[in-house]
Amino acid sequence: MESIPMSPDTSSAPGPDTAARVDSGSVVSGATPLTIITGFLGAGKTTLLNRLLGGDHGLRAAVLVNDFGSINIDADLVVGVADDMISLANGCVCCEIRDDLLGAVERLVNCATPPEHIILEASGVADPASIWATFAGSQRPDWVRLDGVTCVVDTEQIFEHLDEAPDLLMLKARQIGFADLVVLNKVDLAGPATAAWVRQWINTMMDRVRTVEAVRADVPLEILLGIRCEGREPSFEQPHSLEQPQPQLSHREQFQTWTFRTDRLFDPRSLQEMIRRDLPGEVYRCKGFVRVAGDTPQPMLLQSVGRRSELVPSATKATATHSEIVAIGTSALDTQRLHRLFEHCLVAT
Ligand SMILES: Nc1nc2c(ncn2[C@@H]2O[C@H](COP(=O)(O)OP(=O)(O)OP(=O)(O)O)[C@@H](O)[C@H]2O)c(=O)[nH]1
Repeated sequence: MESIPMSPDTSSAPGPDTAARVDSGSVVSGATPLTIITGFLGAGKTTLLNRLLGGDHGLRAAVLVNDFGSINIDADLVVGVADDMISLANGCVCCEIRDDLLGAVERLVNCATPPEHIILEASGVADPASIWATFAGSQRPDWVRLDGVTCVVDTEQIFEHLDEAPDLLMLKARQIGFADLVVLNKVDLAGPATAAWVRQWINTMMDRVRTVEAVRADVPLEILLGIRCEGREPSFEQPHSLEQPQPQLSHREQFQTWTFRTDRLFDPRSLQEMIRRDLPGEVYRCKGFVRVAGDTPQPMLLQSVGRRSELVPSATKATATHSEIVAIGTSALDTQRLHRLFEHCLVAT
């Protein structure tokens, strides 16, 4: 595994002549534009997707949502496209369920009223180059053309978890390196100085990556859609160090998901306190719908990224008979400990 500099030391910056061009194939007229949203777990991809879908662009967009876990929580978080959304769960679209991805796109482009644009929210562990290779290597590459790849970065937590999993930085760098646009998200949490540092780190590592800072993925739609509609050659520029395909490790071997289900009610305070204080560093992300004790009959949406968590009334789920939380982390998750930690946050019956 090649190392990636963690400081913006410009002496290691690749020059323009080291940038490799990876051709995505020629533009085929009539092909449906595809926008890929990539970025690590919890960076803000669904937040960006919802902004895109709620935007005033007039496009009839279909959405493909891929969650790594066995339950596609994201599909419940996407607003307003019930009939035009396909949920791809239980595997990562870049390696494990590539055929499902192709099948889903085939159904979309061949349906009675095909979408004008397809947006794919990749799983947080996906390598976008491998996703695009699926289309480029398929029998029917003319179904879709790549409109753009946007990578959402959690600016505050980009360097988290590197002690437990140093390879994560390579994955994040590959996601950034393949993107046409990098959204440096969560600047409200990171602060301007960290944002400037991360931007400089990216510029040091990669040439000509466009970055934009954002809070809650609030970026102008014009810079997200139609990136390749201007007759520009579709090509990707990546630093030499990222040019090689990922080692053929399935994400199942690198990352693990674990699900907690219960009919009992959570104590909301204990749950958030446990995540802040006790959740092991091997857990990158938790999300799910939970039923809590108290006056809130509606299910609550739990989201945690590292030690930060949000617990808010669900905007999309009116009822739930039980709580369901998915955790994603390293392949060394201590699931018994996790079970004990979450169980400890339930109210006594
Ligand atoms: N404070 C703050 N929170 C944010 C921002 N953007 C997103 N969030 C929160 O971060 C959490 C994760 O956001 P998502 O949009 O679900 O992230 P994601 O990349 O889709 O997550 P995965 O699909 O699990 O990889 C949620 O609780 C969001 O409300 C931001 O700019 N600032």
